[in-house]
Amino acid sequence: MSTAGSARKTTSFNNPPNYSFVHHRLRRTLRDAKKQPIVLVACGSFSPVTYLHLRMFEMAKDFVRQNTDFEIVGGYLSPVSDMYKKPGLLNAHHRVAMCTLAAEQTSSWLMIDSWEAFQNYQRTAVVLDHFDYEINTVLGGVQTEDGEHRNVRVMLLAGSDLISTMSEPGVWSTGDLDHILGQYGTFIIERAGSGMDQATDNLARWKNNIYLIPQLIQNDVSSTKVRLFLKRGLSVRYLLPMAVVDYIEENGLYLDDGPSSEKEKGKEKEQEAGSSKKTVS
Ligand SMILES: Nc1ncnc2c1ncn2[C@@H]1O[C@H](COP(=O)(O)OP(=O)(O)OP(=O)(O)O)[C@@H](O)[C@H]1O
Ligand SMILES: O=C(O)c1ccc[n+]([C@@H]2O[C@H](COP(=O)([O-])O)[C@@H](O)[C@H]2O)c1
Repeated sequence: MSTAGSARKTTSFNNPPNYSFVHHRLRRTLRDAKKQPIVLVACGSFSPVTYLHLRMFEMAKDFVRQNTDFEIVGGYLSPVSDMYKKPGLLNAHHRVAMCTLAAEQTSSWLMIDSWEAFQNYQRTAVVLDHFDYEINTVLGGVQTEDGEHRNVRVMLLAGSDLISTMSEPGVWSTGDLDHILGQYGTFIIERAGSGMDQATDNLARWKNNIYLIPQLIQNDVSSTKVRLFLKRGLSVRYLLPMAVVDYIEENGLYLDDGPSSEKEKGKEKEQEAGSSKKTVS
């Protein structure tokens, strides 16, 4: 894989206090030596984590098995730092706890990495470098059944809304895009209201490293809608894992997520308009 033109890989990392890289579910032996081992990393707010976030990994798993020569050896959710300051972003301590409950109780292969959550904001390119470092440099990658060493390729898993921000001026640096899409690559899950073509039109130069995954069963649950429901005292059961619903109730979360910014108010109004339109039609 060519790295020409890519921003240089970050090789030294500041870890948050008491941090250790979780890898108890990372499969260290490749089942098929002809395949390239990959790890999926989903970056985002996860405020709170929903079944859709978890299903993104299952959709990618099916896609990888049916359409590629990759073999998934692990999957990680990486909740963003509080310093990202997105409206509705609950304290990282709660977001990591909810993601951990969700992964441990509903999946046999997903893990949570709290490296970016518990420190200053880290760009996604640096987060992927951190995974590459922990998995390949510190742990030494994986092995085939015959004991041959293989490096694991880290790949970003994201919804089409996130990828479409990569074409918006001023959001991502060109060097970072080249680093993320040129060196690592990405799986993009179709998201209602955010077209795949629109998401990838300007990313054509990296098209060999971009895998588009249609949602065969459309699910447009969003954390924003969940927060809105909780604020109004509506049930969110069956939208999120039960353990996460219990955690939210026990800790009284999202009852009032503070004064909404104008942007968040706009987003809430859009979501409300969407749901009332659906009710009357
Ligand atoms: N319904 C969805 N379909 C496809 N991808 C999704 C969907 N919801 C979230 N994602 C993806 O999940 C990742 C994490 O997203 P994030 O935590 O921002 O969730 P969100 O539900 O969009 O949150 P919010 O509503 O607070 O903006 C992103 O890559 C995002 O594109
Ligand atoms: O690295 C960047 O330049 C960059 C620019 C925009 C967004 N991101 C990441 O994309 C994720 C967006 O999450 P969200 O909740 O805003 O959809 C979050 O993990 C951010 O760190 C990263």
